[in-house]
Amino acid sequence: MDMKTPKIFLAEFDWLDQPEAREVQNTETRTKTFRIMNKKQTKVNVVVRLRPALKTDDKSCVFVDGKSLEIFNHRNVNENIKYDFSAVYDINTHQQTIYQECVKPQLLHSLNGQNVSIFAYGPTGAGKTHTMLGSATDPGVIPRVINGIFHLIEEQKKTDTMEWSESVKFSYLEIYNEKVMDLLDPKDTDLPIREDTEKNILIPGLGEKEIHSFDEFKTYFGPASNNRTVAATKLNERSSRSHSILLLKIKRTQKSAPYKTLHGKIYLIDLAGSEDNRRTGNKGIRLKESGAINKSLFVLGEVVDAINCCLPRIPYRNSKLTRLLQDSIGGSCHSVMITNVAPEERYYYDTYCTLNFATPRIEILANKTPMIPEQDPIPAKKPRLTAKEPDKPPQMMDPAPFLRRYGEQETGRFREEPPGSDEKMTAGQQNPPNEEMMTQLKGYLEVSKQQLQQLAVNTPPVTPKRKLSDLDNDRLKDVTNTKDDSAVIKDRPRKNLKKIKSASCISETPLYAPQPRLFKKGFKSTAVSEFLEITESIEEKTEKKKEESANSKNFNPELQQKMNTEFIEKLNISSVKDLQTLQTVGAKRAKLIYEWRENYGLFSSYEDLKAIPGFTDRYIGNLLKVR
Ligand SMILES: Nc1ncnc2c1ncn2[C@@H]1O[C@H](COP(=O)(O)OP(=O)(O)OP(=O)(O)O)[C@@H](O)[C@H]1O
Repeated sequence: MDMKTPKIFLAEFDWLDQPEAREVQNTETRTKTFRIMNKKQTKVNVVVRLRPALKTDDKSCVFVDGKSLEIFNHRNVNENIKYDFSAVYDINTHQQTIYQECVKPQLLHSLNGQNVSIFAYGPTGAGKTHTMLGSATDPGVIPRVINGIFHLIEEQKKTDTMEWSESVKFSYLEIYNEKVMDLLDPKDTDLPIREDTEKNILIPGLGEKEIHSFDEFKTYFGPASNNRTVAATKLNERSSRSHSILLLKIKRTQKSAPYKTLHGKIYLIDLAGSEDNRRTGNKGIRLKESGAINKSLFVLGEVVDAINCCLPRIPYRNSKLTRLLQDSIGGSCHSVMITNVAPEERYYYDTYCTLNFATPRIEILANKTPMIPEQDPIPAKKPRLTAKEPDKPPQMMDPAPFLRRYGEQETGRFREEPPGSDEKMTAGQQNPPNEEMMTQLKGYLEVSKQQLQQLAVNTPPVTPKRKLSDLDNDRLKDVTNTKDDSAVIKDRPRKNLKKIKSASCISETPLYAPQPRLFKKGFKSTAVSEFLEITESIEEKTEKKKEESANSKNFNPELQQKMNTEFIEKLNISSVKDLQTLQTVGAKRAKLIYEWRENYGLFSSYEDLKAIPGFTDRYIGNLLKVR
């Protein structure tokens, strides 16, 4: 029997006597919080926390740079994948910082009758429990929130003109194998989830305890934690196999007329670890558990994605976890997802999948210091395609988006089918093309690619490609070239944001799916144009490359780069009329360039032009030649 009991530390707490625990919310924070509250629709705030390596000699494959995080691209060793988040917390981040910056600003909402959810997501062993629960000497979110709520209530009393009476109750439950189990009052029953007429989610029969202090909380929480379902996997000795959910209900009633009552809820969730069963060695019951875990996490990803993309339909009902959270995530609720990742090279694959899950804001950059692992971090997997693939050359460019989009399924981002497959499919979930078609295409593309590679030896260096799937941002971004040619992102408010946002709401993909580029109505995706492109004859491509190769003998990279930059700047500032003065650019193309720029931000390099439908390599080559 490999079931284990988590170590309960709350009885040993002494940090409450420290000044940081007594700190109360200052006026500045309160003003900020109230400002946030005024927003009608709130998105899920996704942040990342990188835990320190567990052994000092473990090599890291993750670099933190401000609000971004970089890992190498396993498809091309010369590239890094850069992920943008609203905040990234590196290995030195203290628990207090996570609480102060991510959690504490949300607490006031619950006192004002709004619902809040804070959840830790990540693969097994990446630090979710550390973040949510922590240790006796380094307490995490849960103890800090309980303590913080009582401080906040006291603080409110000092400033409120109206007198209030408060009650704080908590429940503790877990979702294990899609069953809702009470941890405070354990019974062997799967509790039902219901919705009342005011759309509040209820769990009839769920135990709850009223608490008046942190000490009182400890007396109930300690024994309840012992009931949590944990088991050992190969990856983490003490791995949580269930989603553990702590629910705090805060009720405030005015003591005099008009006797207003406010009900606020805070969900604090330590999600079960997302797992790759090929690496965990899970079998039998563990495999079944893992299936349930991954499925509910998949749905959570869909829900977060639907909220952040303002989709009209949010698939809350597709899992117990999201159904339970229905009144506390999305709408006017305030949610923070703390994505935990591990830095070690051996966790590269988990880190890669987790980051892809957590954000659609991805960039591909040329790396200055390659972060190449000693061994292939991607676990061996059974090829889905029947065709015999030729060995990939070590520095092969990324496959065409058309293939990449469906090929992702092999690397695990589509490992689990979403429940409720009868649901309307979103952009990233279309059925893959049939295998025969894929086989032919892939073989064809490989042959073309190899031929092109041989001819492309002398071609000029390619400016790193930028992915433009970050349109769900409140602010869009400018991409400008720096001296070293790496892309730098600057925030820039956009005047036509509303229009763009609605476009992104329609076409953005769920978090768990590969992200196709977004296009305004009427645009064809680049995937389609690149698909059409590869159907050009090999001879045609060969001729073109020969031509380029010959040109490159007289090639001056610096001059070329300068000219390209100037040309791109011209494209970025010109009106439709001015664009038409460029050779080969007619009214239609000028409009396409202008509209694309307005919708997706400035061009950072001529590579970006490829995203415009109809702008093939050949056309862009001509455009640059005749400029
Ligand atoms: N920020 C951190 N600083 C120091 N140690 C950490 C940090 N994050 C995690 N750890 C340590 O890493 C190990 C794994 O962390 P933890 O148990 O929290 O992972 P987990 O994601 O909850 O895993 P599981 O999904 O299996 O429950 C623990 O020994 C924990 O103490």
